[in-house]
Amino acid sequence: MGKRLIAPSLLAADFGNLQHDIEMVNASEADWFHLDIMDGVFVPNISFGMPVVKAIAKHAKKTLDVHLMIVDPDRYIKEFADLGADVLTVHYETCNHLNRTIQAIKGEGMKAGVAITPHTSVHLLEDSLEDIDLVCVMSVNPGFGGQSFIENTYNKVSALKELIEKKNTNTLIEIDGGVNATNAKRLVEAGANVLVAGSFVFKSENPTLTISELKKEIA
Ligand SMILES: O=C(CO)[C@H](O)[C@H](O)COP(=O)(O)O
Ligand SMILES: [Fe+2]
Repeated sequence: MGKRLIAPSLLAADFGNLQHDIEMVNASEADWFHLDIMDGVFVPNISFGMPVVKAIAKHAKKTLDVHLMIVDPDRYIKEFADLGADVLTVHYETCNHLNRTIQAIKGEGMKAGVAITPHTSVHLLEDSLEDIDLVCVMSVNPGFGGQSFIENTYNKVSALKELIEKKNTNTLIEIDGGVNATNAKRLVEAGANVLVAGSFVFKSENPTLTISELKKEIA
């Protein structure tokens, strides 16, 4: 069995009390922090930028998984490395020269992730898989938390898992959007390794327990 991790997305956290929510994740069974950076151009929403990432990094004690939903991400690779990102994920749809971007991320000492929106085929990554540490399969249209999970994601995960096995790479599969206790198990059974969960965790009555519940689902 491959890695099975939970990455709460702080997009759904209480921004007026961010330190409280970060400490909750630190003390929980969660594995990573997922940070969503949106520019209002690639996606129709603006989330938060460098000063907030810096403040999060100061308190977060787990892997920082940064999901860039911004055009021309090459401009900010070094800055995110300096801020403490461990995994830096760019969107396939925003890169003119994907391989160059991946090399630049690794050159800054980070793991390189590539995200694909629901309409982008996993097969487009076939020739780059050996260079990619993580593929983030978006299971909602990027831009907002709290949307419903797109069912076709299971097919995409299975197809991607097959490609990874064929190429024999160590690429992790991450699922982002609408993850909850109902779809988590089926996702890891299809081959997913990292499940991002925003609303399901932070809008629940007891986020710590909800994280434990998700961990149990994927154990
Ligand atoms: O990248 C994202 C949106 O573009 C978020 O990470 C994702 O939506 C998680 O939030 P939720 O679990 O509420 O769907
Ligand atoms: Fe995300």
